[in-house]
Parts: sequence; structure tokens; C-alpha cells
Amino acid sequence: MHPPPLYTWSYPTMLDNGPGLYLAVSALMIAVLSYSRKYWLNHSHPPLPPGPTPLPVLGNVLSLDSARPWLTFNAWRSTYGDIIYARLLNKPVVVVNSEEVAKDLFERRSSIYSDRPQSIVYEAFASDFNTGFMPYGNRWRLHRRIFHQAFHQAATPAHQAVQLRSARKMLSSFLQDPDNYPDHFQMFTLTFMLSIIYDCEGKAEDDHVAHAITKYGELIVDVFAPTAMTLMETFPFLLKLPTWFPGATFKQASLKCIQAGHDVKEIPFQYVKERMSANDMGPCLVADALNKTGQEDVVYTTAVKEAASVAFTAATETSTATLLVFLLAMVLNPEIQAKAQAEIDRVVGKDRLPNFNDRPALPYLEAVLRETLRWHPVVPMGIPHATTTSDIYNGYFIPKGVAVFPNAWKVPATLILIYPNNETFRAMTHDTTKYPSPNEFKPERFFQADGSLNNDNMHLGFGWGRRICVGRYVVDASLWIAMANFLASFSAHNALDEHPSRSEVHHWFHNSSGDISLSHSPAIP
Ligand code: HEM
Repeated sequence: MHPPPLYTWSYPTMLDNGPGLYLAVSALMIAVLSYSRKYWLNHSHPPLPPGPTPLPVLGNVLSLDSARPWLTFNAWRSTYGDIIYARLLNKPVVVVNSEEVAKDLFERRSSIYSDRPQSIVYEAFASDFNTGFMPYGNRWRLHRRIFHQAFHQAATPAHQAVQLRSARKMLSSFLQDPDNYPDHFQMFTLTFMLSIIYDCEGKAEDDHVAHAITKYGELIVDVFAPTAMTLMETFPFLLKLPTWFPGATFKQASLKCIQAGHDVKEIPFQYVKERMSANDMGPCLVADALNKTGQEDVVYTTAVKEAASVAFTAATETSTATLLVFLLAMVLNPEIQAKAQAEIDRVVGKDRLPNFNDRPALPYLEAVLRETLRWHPVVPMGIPHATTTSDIYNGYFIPKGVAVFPNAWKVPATLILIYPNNETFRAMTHDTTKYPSPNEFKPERFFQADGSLNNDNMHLGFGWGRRICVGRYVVDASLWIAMANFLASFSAHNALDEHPSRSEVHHWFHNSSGDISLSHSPAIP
């Protein structure tokens, strides 16, 4: 009988030794690669932009507030300036902290700065068809063309009727169930978008369409939390674990998302096609696009169904969050709310609700909308751009493929309260030279000395250059009509005030002939 061998010469596999070995090897490789990369970059090119000193392997990730990275970027800004280079694990990033640099890079050099950084998470979570994450190229161009047809500036009036109807529906929901105000804001956007994209009025029999859209939207929001993204990108094996494996939550979520991603493209699209073949279809993004080019071109029809479903993900959370910021501003600044309401009463009167024709005569409300977008931009880090080639900017080397974050942001209200005078927390929308006392909600800042509105229409929150938000015109109209109708009908108060002021609430409703009449106005706290 042979004694047991002292050594067995077999190579260890990941499964034999568990994820520990895999992590150790990955960490070592990342360290070697990043060291060599940095050495090479620093010795063959002008210097990289200034930034915090990275740790081996981890880079600057430990100094990052992972839930609110913009806080860290703003703190770095005070030390390193308007353009910063950092490394988050193995990912190099450039952060742009000023409007001037953002214009230089994203607009004047848009041929270099219009790509997007890629992530393994996109495909695993059915987001590779999202226009906002797509690499710069033909597929992305086709999406933009489809969006442009429906959402370019001149197309805006075509959507006004349905936006107005949705705003009125929103008022009824507020009246019936005031506590659920976030849901009502969300339903407002969902309702008019369903109509613009699929000519779907959200009737009970079309519930499956709305259901596919909301389900996908809900699943996606959790995945793109910064911590979850970083974990999956750093340890990709988490997405390869079998679903039965204890703790394989990312894999389970991925499978759910892939199913929901399939449904969100196919269910509404089939709905439109069936109605088109029954000659029962009004104008909408999908039907118009298919009528224009025909349904035989597979590349085109795929792009149409993808772009259509992307519009919901892009529109719903952003618009709802902006309306919530508006509500917060009204609660915190009752005198501004009263001033906007007085303007509406003066111009519109009390016998009807505002409509789009009233907009030019309501400059104060216009300023309230701009100030809402400035005070708390809801996509504070934008979506990162990426470079398609290397570049040299102001003597700094910007590598090819680096993620470039426009930091449009400001600090959350809690930090403003703690550090009311801390100037280091200010980037573009809170640049003190352009917007003095930036933490104050002050619509007056948008007026010139002669009392007319200035030209600053707060584009900062909608991004830059070739990747600028395709929905900016439609959302501008929808936010305006929602705010105008809300202020004409309701007042928002802090429910925790010791002596809540009881205010008259007027509400209007459509009578059967479609005209608007004034109902009796009950008083609610
Ligand atoms: C308050 C509402 C909204 C805000 C604050 C917002 C903001 C943004 C921002 C910051 C970007 C990134 C731009 C860049 O990379 O430079 C973006 C991209 C995008 N937005 Fe919006 N958005 C809003 C509403 C909408 C709506 C209503 C739609 C759909 C109609 C939409 C569709 C998109 C799409 C498709 C992109 C990707 C563009 C591309 O990568 O080429 N957004 N948005």
C-alpha cells in the first residue's frame, strides 16, 4: 500500500477554495495593473488632473460617501478645484465641478466626451437597451432620432392636451387621498407618458401595459443604488452564483429584471400593434414611428420598442422627485407659495384652472419652476459621460475611456442646516457667484432689474452636449402645468406645525360636457 502523497499537484480552482482566492487574485491583479497604468500615464503624458492620493487597490473609494458621492466630490472641489481625477477601486473617474469646464468638455469637445462608461450590470439587469447607458454609436443615434421625433421643442404643443388632462386628474387624486401625494405626482407623469408613447389612456382593460412598466421601473431603481453597483462590478462572480446559492440575491434580482425587461418592451408594443391592425390607434410615439418607416425593419422596430420603454424609466422618477422638491419648497416658504398663488388668482381668476395659454402671463410661477430645478437638482451627478479618445485639457491629460461626471449638484437640506455657510459644498447650481445665497429658495433671482425674467432657464439639471436629456422640453411643460394647477387648487403646509393654518382649498372638476366648473371649497387642515 502506498503512503498518502505529501503533495498533490493539482491547480486549485475557484470552487475548491471558495471566493477568497478569487478575491485575492483579483485584488493583486488590480493593484499591479493600476500601478503600471499610473506609472505609464504619469511618465508619457502631461499630468492627470489633481485629486486625492489613491490607496493601493482601493483607490479613493474609502473616502467616498457611497450613497451620496456628490458630497465627497464637493468636498474635494475645495482642495483640488474644478476638474478632479480620482480612482474608485479600479475605475478612474474625472469629476467636473464647474459650468465653464462642463461646457468646454461636453459641448465644445463633444466629439470626444459623448460616450458612456460600460458596466457588466447593464446587461445583467436588462438595462443595456437604455439610451442613457448606451455607448456612443449607431444604435444610440437611432434611439435619439426616435426620441427627437416625439420630443423636439416644436412637438411640445402636441402633448399639452394630455398633460392638462393628467394634471386635472392629479388634482382629484389629491382631493380624495391627500396623504399619498408622492403617488399622485408619479401617476401624473405615468398617465401622460402612456398617452404620448402608446396612446394608452390607462383604462382598466389596459392595466397590463401600465403594470409591465411600473414593475420594471420598481426593480431597476434598487439595482442602480451606488453600493449595489460597486459590489457587483468589483465582484462579478456575484452575478454568476447559482440562484439556489445562499446569499445569491443579485443573481435572483437579475433574473427577475431580465423577465421584467422583456415584458416592458414587448407587452406595450404588442398592445400598439394589435390596435394598429384593428385601425383603432391614435397618434403616439410608437405608432408614428412604425407608420413612418414600416414594421419590416427589425433593427428599427427593436429600437422603437426599446426607446419607448426607456422613456418611462427616464421620466417617472425624475419628474416625481422634482415635484416633491417643489412641494418641499412651498412648505418651507409659505410666503413664496402665497405670492405664486396671488399671481395665478390675478391672471387666471377663480372661475377656472390655469392652462398653457396662461404661461406667458405668469412670470413668478416660471421663476418658481426654475428655482425648483436649481435648488435641488434631482439627478445631481448627471449620467457620467466617457471619452472615446484621450485628450489634453488645460494642461491635464484625460485618458481614453475615463468616466467623466458632471457635478451639477448641491448638498441635501440636512447638511445645509448643519453647515449653513460652508462654501465648499457648492458646484454648478450652487455656484455662489452666479446664485448668491444658493441654499435659499429665491425665485426672485431669475428677474432682471427691469422686472422681466432673465435668460437663465436652468438647463443645468438636464445635462450636456450630445447626451443632453431628450425629455427636457416635455418635462418643462409637464412640471409647469402640474405646479400651476396644484397652486391654483391647494396650499401645502407643514403638517407638524403647532398651529396649522387652515386654508381654503378650491377644487375644480370637469363636468360631463368637459367644461370646468367651480365646486364649493371645503376647508382642510
Ligand atoms: C425632471 C425631469 C428630468 C431630469 C432632471 C432629467 C435629467 C437628465 C440628465 C441629467 C440626463 C443626462 C444628460 C447627460 O448625460 O449629459 C438625462 C438623460 C436622458 N433623459 Fe432625462 N431628465 C428628466 C426627464 C426626462 C424625460 C421626461 C425623458 C423622456 C421623455 C427623459 C429621457 C432621457 C434620456 C433618454 C436620456 C439619455 C440621453 C442620452 O444618453 O443620449 N428624461 N436626463
